[in-house]
Amino acid sequence: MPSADNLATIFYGPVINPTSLTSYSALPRCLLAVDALGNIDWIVEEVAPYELQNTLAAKGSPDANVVDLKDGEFLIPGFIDTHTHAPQVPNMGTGGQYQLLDWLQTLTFPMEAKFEDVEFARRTYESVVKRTINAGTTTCCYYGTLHLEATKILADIVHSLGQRAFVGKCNMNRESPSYYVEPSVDASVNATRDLITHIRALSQPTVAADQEPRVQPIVTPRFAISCTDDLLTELGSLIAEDPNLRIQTHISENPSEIDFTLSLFPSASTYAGVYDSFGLLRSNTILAHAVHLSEDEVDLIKARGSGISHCPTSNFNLSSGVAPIGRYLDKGLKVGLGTDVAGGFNISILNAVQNASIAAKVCSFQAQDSSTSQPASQDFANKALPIPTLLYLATAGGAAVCGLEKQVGSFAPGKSFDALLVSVREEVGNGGLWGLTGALSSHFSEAYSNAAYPHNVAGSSSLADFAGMKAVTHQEVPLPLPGPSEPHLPAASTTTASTSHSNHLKVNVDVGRILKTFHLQPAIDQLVHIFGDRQLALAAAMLYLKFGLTVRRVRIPTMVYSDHAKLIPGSIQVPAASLHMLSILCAQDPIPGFAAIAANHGKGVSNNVFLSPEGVMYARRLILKLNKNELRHRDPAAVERGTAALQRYMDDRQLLVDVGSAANQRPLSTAGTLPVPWKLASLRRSHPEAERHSLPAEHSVARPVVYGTSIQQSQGDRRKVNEGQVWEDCGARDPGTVQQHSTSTSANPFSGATPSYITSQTVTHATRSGEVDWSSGAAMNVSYGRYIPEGPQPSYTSSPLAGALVDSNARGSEFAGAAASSQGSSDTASWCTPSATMYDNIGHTPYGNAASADAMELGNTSKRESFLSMLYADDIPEAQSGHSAVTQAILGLRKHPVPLNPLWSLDTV
Ligand SMILES: Nc1nc2[nH]cnc2c(=O)[nH]1
Repeated sequence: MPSADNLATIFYGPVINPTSLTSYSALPRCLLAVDALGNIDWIVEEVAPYELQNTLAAKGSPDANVVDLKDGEFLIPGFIDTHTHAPQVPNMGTGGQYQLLDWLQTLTFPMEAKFEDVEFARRTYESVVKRTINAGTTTCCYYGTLHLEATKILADIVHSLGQRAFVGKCNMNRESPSYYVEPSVDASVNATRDLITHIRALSQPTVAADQEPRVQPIVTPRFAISCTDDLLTELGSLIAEDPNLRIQTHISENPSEIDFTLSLFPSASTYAGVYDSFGLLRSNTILAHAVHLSEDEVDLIKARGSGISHCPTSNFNLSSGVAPIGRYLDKGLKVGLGTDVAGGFNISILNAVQNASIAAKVCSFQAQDSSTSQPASQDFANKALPIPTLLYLATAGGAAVCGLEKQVGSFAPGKSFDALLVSVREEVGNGGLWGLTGALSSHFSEAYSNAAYPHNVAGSSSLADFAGMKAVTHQEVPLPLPGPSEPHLPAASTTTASTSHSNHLKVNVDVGRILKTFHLQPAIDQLVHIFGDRQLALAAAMLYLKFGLTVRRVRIPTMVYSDHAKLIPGSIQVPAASLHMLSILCAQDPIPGFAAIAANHGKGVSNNVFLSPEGVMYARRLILKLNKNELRHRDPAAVERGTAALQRYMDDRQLLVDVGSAANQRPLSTAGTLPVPWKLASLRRSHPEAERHSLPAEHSVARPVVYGTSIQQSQGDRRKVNEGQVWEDCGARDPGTVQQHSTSTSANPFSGATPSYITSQTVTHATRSGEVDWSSGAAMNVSYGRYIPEGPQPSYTSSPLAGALVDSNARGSEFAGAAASSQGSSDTASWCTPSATMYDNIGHTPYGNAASADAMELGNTSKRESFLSMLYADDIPEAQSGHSAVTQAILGLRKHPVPLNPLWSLDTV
């Protein structure tokens, strides 16, 4: 059971888990707990949303950090690359015109020789390991060069970046050019021993008794051709001392290579026999390629328990042949996949998956051509490999080949959580991009409603869907998927916690980085794509530009807590005890919605609070955040800075913030510890005479109102935009509150207010907490508006560009408003968040920001285009005169455009 210092992270959502060569589980609502060491603590395969709380409680994990996977995301075990050459990555994509032996002499040895230069080695290996991690490879078997120092550097880098790996120095003392050959057997063996000592001395995190360190040495006789008998004899003795030491080498890759090998070892009858005669074939030997094995060799390898690394991309590229993997599987050999860069031209195991599929099909064609009849006992030989088998080879099969089957390759309690979080969400651009993962994701499109799943997943049921190569060909963009960004500034880092024993790859989106990386227009486009909402994207950009705050995009919480929540399938009624818990929480709750519940509960106003499933998750997250992450780990200075910035911003603009509760249809103007009542007081002071008012006349407002728009997500995925909402200052009748206008005369352009039962707080919290939008989901349920004081309004300027540059401070008080009201009520508490202030300086109409915000949201093309053209214009003389900090910042960015770089980075947690 996790203790306070041994906190679990719990994932809730779809999980794909390979279970055998022919099957895997697709678990749409899996709850999977990972302990602080990165090991899987427990798994509950199916948990309905309404059972979530109870299950967590039963598991005794109230403090767990629950990661709620978004629709379109799922977990699979990390990929295992059982064979690749780190120093050959710079050659990747070249050499397809050669066969193996010429290729080695012409391209490969010259490149590897360069790694004598340790600085070159460091630079190159850093990039190589990051690229490999970015490709989703959580465990990798690396060949280095013959150089000891360079290979130590490779091991150090792997270690520091947190990848699980075997790292080997090539043993090669003959049949190589004079500039790239080891001088003696002793030199080769001593360097190997030195490397083993070095890697085993790396300070690795404590692991459970039955687990192995994350980075391990591996003895690497390059291939029989490049090792004399003496050298192989010594290596045989070395491994005999240490049964746990892995061995990797090449076998039977190319016909000329096989002939040459047999000529060099005349006493051996087969290639496998050569290795066996030196004691090099054992259960932890990894044999790469194995394209042309005889039946006797297969039997020998089976008897020794060695594993095969199937490298189909390389086998095609160097014209080596097609390995009959189905035959080996039928024989019971252990098989995993290898990229074999740079024989292979792709660093990703997904590419190996594809080519393994094609290779199996080629075998099946060949068998048909030779009309060989199929014995019934053959499950795999001469047949296409099905998806479950391909998944198995990429994960659990690779683990078995590495001797790590107890530790990685699938999800099970006690195993390390080496995992990939895969997204096929619409914003990634192409759900079929991942081929295998696209196929896997199709399982969940059945489990979910169509609405819950992005359209691009539909039909992704086979490897043929491997479209959209564009995004993955850039090797730094392995998971081109937006996800939550961490609360750090300003740029996402690609470093990996070296103390973590596990490799859970995660993708970050960092608004700041996007803005810095791209020219403005593509940056905004990217943000819109990511956030799924133009306004939110722009708000995020503004937040970053003004305050350096990063907004995190996480799942929309649909934080329903009104009676109407019961309309949401799966919502639960929160009992008094839970309310009590929430009220404790709300003592520190920066999210007024919960404060509202708690305070009203305290007043005995309502016991009937319903929470949607997401609301429950959200409450849990909030508890955790407050109890653990926030208070303990957060940089207090950052919080203070952010809070101060927000305060200043709010002071300047007399912002209203959310202080009401739709649940109870009552205003909550004295919300306990919330730092907001003075805002309401300030509104009241400004307009003490306020009562119910008529709607504003053009160019003149008889009485103060808040005018704006709300966007709601109602049940399911329907989205509703309520334009022209008017909230009035309730004045003396209900001091300190703003009230939604009840008029719903559709003919009136300023009415049509539609009630909602959902509220969300978006940038309010992001700004107030200093860094991150923990409140989640501003894409929906956002309301915004502007306070329009009574009296004549600034005259309308026909040039939106000029209007955009008017300093908002010069225009009197300005309020951003947000409203949420309970359904059907004409007398409903409403409240405001500063979302709309993100749009200050961007529009100039009688109704200020609200109008331009409306224009953007509601499709008023000309205004929206004007706004955007302001953002994108190359030359904005007015802006250069310094009216608008935002515009200045934008211009600053424009003056220093940086080249297009990868958007996403992966962190390991
Ligand atoms: N594919 C491949 N086969 C080899 N055999 C010996 N060395 C190599 C190598 O670097 N790549």
